[in-house]
Amino acid sequence: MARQQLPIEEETPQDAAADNNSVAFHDAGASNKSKVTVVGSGNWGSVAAKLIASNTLKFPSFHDEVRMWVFEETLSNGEKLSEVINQTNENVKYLPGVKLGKNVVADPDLEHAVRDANMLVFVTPHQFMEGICKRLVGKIKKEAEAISLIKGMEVKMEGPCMISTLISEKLGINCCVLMGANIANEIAEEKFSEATVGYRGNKEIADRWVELFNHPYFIVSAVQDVEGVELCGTLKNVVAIAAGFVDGLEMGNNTKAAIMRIGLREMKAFSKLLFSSVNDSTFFESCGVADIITTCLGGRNRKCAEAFARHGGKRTFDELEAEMLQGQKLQGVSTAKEVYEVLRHRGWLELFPLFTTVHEICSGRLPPSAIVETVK
Ligand SMILES: NC(=O)c1ccc[n+]([C@@H]2O[C@H](COP(=O)([O-])OP(=O)(O)OC[C@H]3O[C@@H](n4cnc5c(N)ncnc54)[C@H](O)[C@@H]3O)[C@@H](O)[C@H]2O)c1
Ligand SMILES: O=P(O)(O)OC[C@H](O)CO
Repeated sequence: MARQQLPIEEETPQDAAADNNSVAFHDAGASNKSKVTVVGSGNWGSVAAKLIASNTLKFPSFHDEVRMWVFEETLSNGEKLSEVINQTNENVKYLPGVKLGKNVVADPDLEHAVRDANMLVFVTPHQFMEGICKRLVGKIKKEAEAISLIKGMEVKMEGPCMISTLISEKLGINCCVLMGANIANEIAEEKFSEATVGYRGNKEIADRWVELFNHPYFIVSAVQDVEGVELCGTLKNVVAIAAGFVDGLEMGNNTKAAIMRIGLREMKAFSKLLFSSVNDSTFFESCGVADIITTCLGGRNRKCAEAFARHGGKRTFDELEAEMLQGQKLQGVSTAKEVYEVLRHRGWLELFPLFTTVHEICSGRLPPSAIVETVK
């Protein structure tokens, strides 16, 4: 089907910057097209915007433009990050060296960024989502659909709350999830990987998300198990911390494999205790076993936990995160604490020695070497 596109090749960076808050959609009959906004612009947020932006140009049912909300910051040279992204088409802080696509428009105004969106992609570190949701109440389209790429959870007085549930409940919209073995920098280089969309109810909506994300180098499949997929993505970060301790202690591959296996078993048991609907088969999707493997081999949680163990627990994770990740955020340490709260509250601590021990090491109550002692 013939379609009109934004004249993006002719556009200069200055034009793009000037157009920032008022990009005209040149598409005729644009009203039936879905507008996509990415809420978040960190390492994975930027790669997600790149993936999506290449597909919105390809498929006529989406608006070409992808708006990306940027938590504004001033760079060391005094420039604003959002302005630099719009001038260079690159997130110079969180994804340097990678062009996002000229149809990605960075927008530092959260309310403005989401106002016209039919499809909202949430991808910030999980600790910021409660505040973001509060700011978005009443600011989004009622019929908007959401997807969360966020690996993490909140713990409330009444119990654990997955981020997709937080989004659904606070904003009154449906929310799917996308998780998987997805180290962002590798996907930015267009190296092959897979991902899993978790949905409940309407398969057509899941198919729409698959269409938005799927690429020859990024194969997305959908399963009807939001909780299972999201808990896989969330809990694997705790296992990654354990794997990093093993690396820091130079205990070798067999020990690391054992930790990964025990971790996966605890992930499954914890998920099923929280939600009896969680499917065993979900753990064999990209969001399950594949994410455990990649995150325990090459993720940021693993890397910082290795450094923590090498320093004998004498440097804090906050210090190591700031020093090693230049603004990117770990999710595993806070998730370990959140999981621990749930386990303690429900009297399940002894059922989950690996999860329990990870938090006790992170909080300085046990030495890193306890990671293998307690799971034997
Ligand atoms: N990076 C990856 O390889 C990867 C892959 C898959 C999933 N994820 C998940 O995606 C989520 C987002 O990760 P990421 O890599 O895009 O982020 P990141 O780790 O790069 O975090 C930095 C982002 O946090 C923002 N930020 C800092 N302070 C903030 C505040 N007060 N309020 C709002 N935002 C603030 C920064 O502006 C920046 O955009 C996480 O849950 C992560 O686990 C990450
Ligand atoms: O770098 P990490 O440890 O946050 O992990 C990144 C992704 O979640 C891997 O799928």
